[in-house]
Amino acid sequence: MLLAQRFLFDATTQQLTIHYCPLTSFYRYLSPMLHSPLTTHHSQLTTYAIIVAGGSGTRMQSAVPKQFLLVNELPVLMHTLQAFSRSQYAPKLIVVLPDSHHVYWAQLCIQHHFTLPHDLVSGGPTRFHSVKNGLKLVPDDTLVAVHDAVRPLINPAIIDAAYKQANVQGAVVVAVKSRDSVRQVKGPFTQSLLRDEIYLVQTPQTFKTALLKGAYEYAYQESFTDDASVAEHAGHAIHIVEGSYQNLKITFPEDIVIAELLLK
Ligand SMILES: Nc1ccn([C@@H]2O[C@H](COP(=O)(O)OP(=O)(O)OP(=O)(O)O)[C@@H](O)[C@H]2O)c(=O)n1
Ligand SMILES: C[C@](O)(CO)[C@H](O)COP(=O)(O)O
Repeated sequence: MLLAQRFLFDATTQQLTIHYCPLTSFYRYLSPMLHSPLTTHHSQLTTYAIIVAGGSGTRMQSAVPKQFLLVNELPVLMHTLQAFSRSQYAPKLIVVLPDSHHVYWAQLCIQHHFTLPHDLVSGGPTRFHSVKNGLKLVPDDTLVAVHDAVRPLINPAIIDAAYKQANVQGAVVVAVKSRDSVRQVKGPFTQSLLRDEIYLVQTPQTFKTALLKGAYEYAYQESFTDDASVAEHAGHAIHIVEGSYQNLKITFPEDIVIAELLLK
């Protein structure tokens, strides 16, 4: 008999237990969630959001991948999807997860009664490859926002501002000015930089879809740390939408504690 892994998660201890069950009955149970159609919304623009959750969270050093850790009793990824569902643009949601996490995610959705419609796509070895997989589901004549699953504190008003500006300028990133003085190391010397000219880049990063798809045709380079670096490599100007200092990326264990306080 074919067996499926069924992940049971203890919210108190944050421990995972893996059980096995017959594949056929398990998928009958899960299939409405895994294959739910994308919703349609009335808006002049068709918008998509690719929520990348394909990372392994090595810096978090947690047994449970950080996108699934609980913040105020709800997995990080669900907070993020809820924020996008509150956007006035009502984007169609695409979640990128490693294949090995798909069943676990479906189980979490059931456990938390999470019913926001979304499509699931396979993650890749790097963020670049994960985004590229997500883009396959996005039609050319739309706007697409790419957002880290682990930035659950994104404000829907900022998501809206990014879609609005991307529709005019083609390629925009949400970013905040540095609040600290900034120094660049050059060999044995250091040099102060004008901090008013330095922005710290966050997500979402929002684009006319055809522009971003074209940029993602270039071969992967290690310098591609975000979508803007890929679009810039393809020759596009990147514009900035003012972000929020609260839009932190959950990277280290202390970030979970901060996110709990900010999401209250
Ligand atoms: N192969 C990958 C790597 C990263 N990401 C996503 O890109 C976002 C930003 O990456 P980061 O915070 O660096 O996540 P991890 O790679 O999981 O963390 P670490 O670098 O600590 O391993 C995250 O939402 C992560 O899930 C992804 O979709 N696919
Ligand atoms: C995309 C990003 O969150 C923008 O700040 C960042 O580049 C991700 O970097 P990481 O090395 O994957 O944490």
